[in-house]
Amino acid sequence: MANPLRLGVNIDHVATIRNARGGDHPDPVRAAEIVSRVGGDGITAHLREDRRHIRDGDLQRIMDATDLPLNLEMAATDEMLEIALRHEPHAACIVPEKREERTTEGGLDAAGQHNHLAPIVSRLSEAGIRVSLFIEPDPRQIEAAIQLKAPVVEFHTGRYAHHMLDGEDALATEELRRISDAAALAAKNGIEPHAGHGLTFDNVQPIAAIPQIAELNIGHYLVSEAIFIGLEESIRRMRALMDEAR
Ligand SMILES: CC(=O)[C@@H](O)[C@H](O)COP(=O)(O)O
Ligand SMILES: NCC(=O)COP(=O)(O)O
Repeated sequence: MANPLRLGVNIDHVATIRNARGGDHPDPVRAAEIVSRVGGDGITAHLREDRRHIRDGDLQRIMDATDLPLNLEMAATDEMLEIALRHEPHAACIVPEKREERTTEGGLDAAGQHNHLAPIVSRLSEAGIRVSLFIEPDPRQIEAAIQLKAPVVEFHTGRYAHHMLDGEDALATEELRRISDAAALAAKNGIEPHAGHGLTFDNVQPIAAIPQIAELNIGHYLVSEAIFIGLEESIRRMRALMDEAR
Protein backbone atom coordinates (compact mmCIF):
# COMPACT_ATOMS: atom_id res chain seq x y z
CA MET A 1 0.00 0.00 0.00
CA ALA A 2 1.19 3.53 -0.76
CA ASN A 3 2.20 5.80 2.11
CA PRO A 4 -0.67 7.67 3.75
CA LEU A 5 -1.05 11.20 2.44
CA ARG A 6 -1.41 13.99 5.00
CA LEU A 7 -3.63 17.03 4.52
CA GLY A 8 -2.36 20.32 5.88
CA VAL A 9 -5.08 22.94 5.81
CA ASN A 10 -3.91 26.47 5.09
CA ILE A 11 -6.15 28.87 7.01
CA ASP A 12 -4.67 32.14 5.66
CA HIS A 13 -7.76 33.14 3.78
CA VAL A 14 -10.02 32.90 6.80
CA ALA A 15 -7.82 35.71 8.06
CA THR A 16 -8.12 37.51 4.70
CA ILE A 17 -11.87 37.76 5.23
CA ARG A 18 -11.39 38.85 8.85
CA ASN A 19 -8.93 41.55 7.82
CA ALA A 20 -11.31 42.89 5.15
CA ARG A 21 -13.25 44.50 8.02
CA GLY A 22 -10.40 44.89 10.45
CA GLY A 23 -12.07 43.12 13.39
CA ASP A 24 -11.81 39.63 14.86
CA HIS A 25 -14.30 37.74 12.74
CA PRO A 26 -13.99 35.13 11.27
CA ASP A 27 -11.28 33.90 13.59
CA PRO A 28 -8.66 31.60 11.99
CA VAL A 29 -8.36 29.86 15.38
CA ARG A 30 -11.92 28.61 15.01
CA ALA A 31 -10.95 27.25 11.58
CA ALA A 32 -7.95 25.48 13.15
CA GLU A 33 -10.26 23.87 15.70
CA ILE A 34 -12.51 22.62 12.91
CA VAL A 35 -9.52 21.22 11.00
CA SER A 36 -8.57 19.30 14.12
CA ARG A 37 -12.11 18.00 14.63
CA VAL A 38 -12.57 16.72 11.08
CA GLY A 39 -9.26 14.91 10.85
CA GLY A 40 -6.94 17.34 9.11
CA ASP A 41 -3.32 16.44 9.76
CA GLY A 42 -1.89 19.89 10.23
CA ILE A 43 -2.39 23.64 10.03
CA THR A 44 -0.49 25.80 7.58
CA ALA A 45 -0.28 29.57 8.02
CA HIS A 46 1.77 32.09 6.07
CA LEU A 47 2.84 35.14 8.05
CA ARG A 48 3.50 37.61 5.26
CA GLU A 49 5.72 40.61 5.65
CA ASP A 50 2.70 42.86 5.00
CA ARG A 51 0.41 40.84 7.39
CA ARG A 52 -2.31 40.84 4.75
CA HIS A 53 -3.90 37.74 6.31
CA ILE A 54 -2.28 35.95 9.27
CA ARG A 55 -1.11 38.34 12.00
CA ASP A 56 1.61 37.84 14.58
CA GLY A 57 -0.86 37.25 17.41
CA ASP A 58 -2.59 34.47 15.47
CA LEU A 59 0.40 32.15 15.60
CA GLN A 60 0.46 31.52 19.33
CA ARG A 61 -3.34 31.37 19.51
CA ILE A 62 -3.38 28.71 16.76
CA MET A 63 -0.67 26.72 18.52
CA ASP A 64 -2.51 26.95 21.84
CA ALA A 65 -5.88 25.99 20.36
CA THR A 66 -4.96 22.68 18.76
CA ASP A 67 -2.47 19.85 19.07
CA LEU A 68 -2.06 19.70 15.31
CA PRO A 69 1.40 20.50 13.98
CA LEU A 70 1.78 24.05 12.67
CA ASN A 71 3.60 24.56 9.40
CA LEU A 72 4.66 28.21 9.37
CA GLU A 73 5.23 29.58 5.89
CA MET A 74 7.78 32.36 6.02
CA ALA A 75 10.06 34.46 3.87
CA ALA A 76 13.79 34.06 4.43
CA THR A 77 14.21 37.27 6.44
CA ASP A 78 15.73 38.07 9.82
CA GLU A 79 12.34 39.18 11.09
CA MET A 80 10.64 35.89 10.17
CA LEU A 81 13.54 33.83 11.48
CA GLU A 82 13.25 35.55 14.86
CA ILE A 83 9.47 34.91 14.92
CA ALA A 84 9.90 31.24 14.00
CA LEU A 85 12.57 30.73 16.65
CA ARG A 86 10.34 32.40 19.25
CA HIS A 87 7.28 30.26 18.47
CA GLU A 88 9.03 27.03 17.51
CA PRO A 89 6.35 25.64 15.18
CA HIS A 90 6.57 22.00 14.13
CA ALA A 91 7.70 23.04 10.64
CA ALA A 92 8.80 26.13 8.76
CA CYS A 93 8.33 26.30 5.02
CA ILE A 94 10.55 28.91 3.42
CA VAL A 95 8.68 30.64 0.60
CA PRO A 96 9.58 33.44 -1.81
CA GLU A 97 7.67 36.62 -1.18
CA LYS A 98 7.04 39.76 -3.18
CA ARG A 99 5.00 42.46 -1.55
CA GLU A 100 3.21 43.43 -4.77
CA GLU A 101 2.19 39.86 -5.73
CA ARG A 102 -1.40 38.70 -5.33
CA THR A 103 -0.29 35.26 -4.14
CA THR A 104 2.90 33.20 -4.03
CA GLU A 105 3.61 33.18 -7.75
CA GLY A 106 6.42 30.65 -7.99
CA GLY A 107 8.94 28.60 -6.08
CA LEU A 108 11.91 29.71 -4.04
CA ASP A 109 15.19 30.04 -5.94
CA ALA A 110 17.06 27.84 -3.46
CA ALA A 111 19.81 27.25 -6.02
CA GLY A 112 20.48 30.95 -6.49
CA GLN A 113 20.33 31.85 -2.79
CA HIS A 114 22.38 29.13 -1.12
CA ASN A 115 24.52 31.49 0.95
CA HIS A 116 21.52 33.48 2.16
CA LEU A 117 19.44 30.39 2.99
CA ALA A 118 22.11 28.18 4.59
CA PRO A 119 22.29 29.98 7.98
CA ILE A 120 18.49 30.28 8.14
CA VAL A 121 17.97 26.57 7.46
CA SER A 122 20.67 25.72 10.03
CA ARG A 123 19.22 27.95 12.76
CA LEU A 124 15.70 26.57 12.25
CA SER A 125 16.97 22.99 12.20
CA GLU A 126 19.06 23.50 15.32
CA ALA A 127 15.90 24.71 17.06
CA GLY A 128 14.18 21.43 16.16
CA ILE A 129 11.96 23.00 13.49
CA ARG A 130 11.45 20.84 10.41
CA VAL A 131 12.51 22.94 7.44
CA SER A 132 10.76 22.77 4.13
CA LEU A 133 11.63 24.68 0.95
CA PHE A 134 8.75 25.74 -1.32
CA ILE A 135 10.32 25.13 -4.73
CA GLU A 136 9.48 24.47 -8.36
CA PRO A 137 9.63 20.78 -9.39
CA ASP A 138 13.08 21.30 -10.86
CA PRO A 139 16.11 18.99 -10.37
CA ARG A 140 18.34 22.05 -9.86
CA GLN A 141 16.24 23.19 -6.92
CA ILE A 142 16.20 19.69 -5.45
CA GLU A 143 19.99 19.58 -5.67
CA ALA A 144 20.02 22.90 -3.80
CA ALA A 145 17.72 21.44 -1.12
CA ILE A 146 20.16 18.51 -0.75
CA GLN A 147 23.08 20.93 -0.34
CA LEU A 148 21.10 22.92 2.23
CA LYS A 149 20.22 19.71 4.11
CA ALA A 150 16.51 20.53 4.06
CA PRO A 151 14.52 17.47 5.18
CA VAL A 152 11.42 18.48 3.20
CA VAL A 153 10.56 20.21 -0.07
CA GLU A 154 7.11 21.38 -1.10
CA PHE A 155 6.50 21.57 -4.83
CA HIS A 156 4.58 24.61 -6.05
CA THR A 157 1.62 23.20 -7.99
CA GLY A 158 0.36 26.58 -9.23
CA ARG A 159 1.49 26.10 -12.84
CA TYR A 160 -0.21 22.67 -12.97
CA ALA A 161 -3.39 24.16 -11.46
CA HIS A 162 -3.48 26.98 -14.01
CA HIS A 163 -3.06 24.63 -16.96
CA MET A 164 -5.87 22.43 -15.60
CA LEU A 165 -8.14 25.44 -15.15
CA ASP A 166 -7.44 26.71 -18.66
CA GLY A 167 -8.12 23.30 -20.21
CA GLU A 168 -4.51 23.04 -21.40
CA ASP A 169 -4.40 19.28 -21.00
CA ALA A 170 -1.05 18.60 -22.66
CA LEU A 171 0.67 21.30 -20.60
CA ALA A 172 -1.00 20.06 -17.40
CA THR A 173 0.18 16.51 -18.13
CA GLU A 174 3.71 17.75 -18.78
CA GLU A 175 3.73 19.69 -15.50
CA LEU A 176 2.31 16.70 -13.65
CA ARG A 177 5.19 14.62 -15.00
CA ARG A 178 7.69 17.22 -13.76
CA ILE A 179 6.12 17.08 -10.29
CA SER A 180 6.07 13.29 -10.30
CA ASP A 181 9.73 13.05 -11.44
CA ALA A 182 10.75 15.66 -8.89
CA ALA A 183 8.97 13.77 -6.08
CA ALA A 184 10.80 10.58 -7.04
CA LEU A 185 14.15 12.41 -7.17
CA ALA A 186 13.59 14.08 -3.79
CA ALA A 187 12.54 10.83 -2.13
CA LYS A 188 15.52 9.00 -3.62
CA ASN A 189 17.75 11.56 -1.92
CA GLY A 190 16.06 11.22 1.46
CA ILE A 191 13.96 14.39 1.19
CA GLU A 192 10.24 14.17 1.98
CA PRO A 193 8.23 15.69 -0.88
CA HIS A 194 5.08 17.76 -0.22
CA ALA A 195 2.98 19.71 -2.71
CA GLY A 196 0.51 22.55 -2.76
CA HIS A 197 -0.86 25.77 -4.23
CA GLY A 198 -4.03 26.15 -6.25
CA LEU A 199 -5.28 22.62 -5.54
CA THR A 200 -9.04 22.04 -5.85
CA PHE A 201 -11.55 19.18 -5.83
CA ASP A 202 -11.11 19.00 -9.62
CA ASN A 203 -7.33 18.90 -9.84
CA VAL A 204 -6.15 17.26 -6.60
CA GLN A 205 -6.33 13.60 -7.54
CA PRO A 206 -3.45 13.31 -10.05
CA ILE A 207 -1.18 15.03 -7.50
CA ALA A 208 -2.47 12.89 -4.64
CA ALA A 209 -1.75 9.79 -6.69
CA ILE A 210 2.00 10.49 -6.81
CA PRO A 211 3.19 7.83 -4.36
CA GLN A 212 6.20 9.65 -2.87
CA ILE A 213 4.24 12.76 -1.93
CA ALA A 214 3.61 12.69 1.82
CA GLU A 215 1.60 15.87 2.38
CA LEU A 216 -0.58 18.32 0.51
CA ASN A 217 -1.11 21.85 1.79
CA ILE A 218 -4.37 23.31 0.58
CA GLY A 219 -6.05 26.54 1.58
CA HIS A 220 -7.67 29.04 -0.73
CA TYR A 221 -10.06 26.58 -2.38
CA LEU A 222 -11.07 24.90 0.90
CA VAL A 223 -11.93 28.26 2.44
CA SER A 224 -13.76 29.33 -0.75
CA GLU A 225 -15.86 26.15 -0.80
CA ALA A 226 -16.56 26.58 2.90
CA ILE A 227 -18.72 29.58 2.00
CA PHE A 228 -21.10 27.21 0.20
CA ILE A 229 -20.80 23.87 1.98
CA GLY A 230 -19.11 24.70 5.29
CA LEU A 231 -15.49 24.20 6.28
CA GLU A 232 -16.05 20.73 7.75
CA GLU A 233 -17.61 19.40 4.58
CA SER A 234 -15.03 21.14 2.40
CA ILE A 235 -12.18 19.42 4.28
CA ARG A 236 -14.00 16.06 4.37
CA ARG A 237 -14.53 16.08 0.60
CA MET A 238 -10.90 16.97 -0.07
CA ARG A 239 -9.75 14.23 2.30
CA ALA A 240 -12.02 11.69 0.56
CA LEU A 241 -10.72 12.65 -2.90
CA MET A 242 -7.13 12.37 -1.70
CA ASP A 243 -7.74 8.96 -0.12
CA GLU A 244 -9.53 7.72 -3.24
CA ALA A 245 -6.62 8.78 -5.45
CA ARG A 246 -4.20 6.90 -3.22
C1 LIG B 1 2.95 29.76 -0.03
C2 LIG B 1 1.56 29.50 -0.43
O1 LIG B 1 1.35 28.99 -1.49
C3 LIG B 1 0.47 29.81 0.50
O2 LIG B 1 0.88 30.61 1.50
C4 LIG B 1 -0.87 30.20 -0.03
O3 LIG B 1 -0.88 30.44 -1.36
C5 LIG B 1 -1.59 31.27 0.73
O4 LIG B 1 -0.92 32.47 0.82
P1 LIG B 1 -0.87 33.60 -0.32
O5 LIG B 1 -2.13 33.47 -1.13
O6 LIG B 1 -0.77 34.85 0.45
O7 LIG B 1 0.33 33.29 -1.12
N1 LIG C 1 1.86 26.01 0.27
C1 LIG C 1 0.62 25.99 -0.39
C2 LIG C 1 -0.48 26.26 0.56
O1 LIG C 1 -0.27 26.31 1.76
C3 LIG C 1 -1.86 26.44 0.09
O2 LIG C 1 -1.97 27.10 -1.13
P1 LIG C 1 -3.45 27.48 -1.66
O3 LIG C 1 -4.28 26.22 -1.60
O4 LIG C 1 -3.98 28.53 -0.72
O5 LIG C 1 -3.23 27.97 -3.06
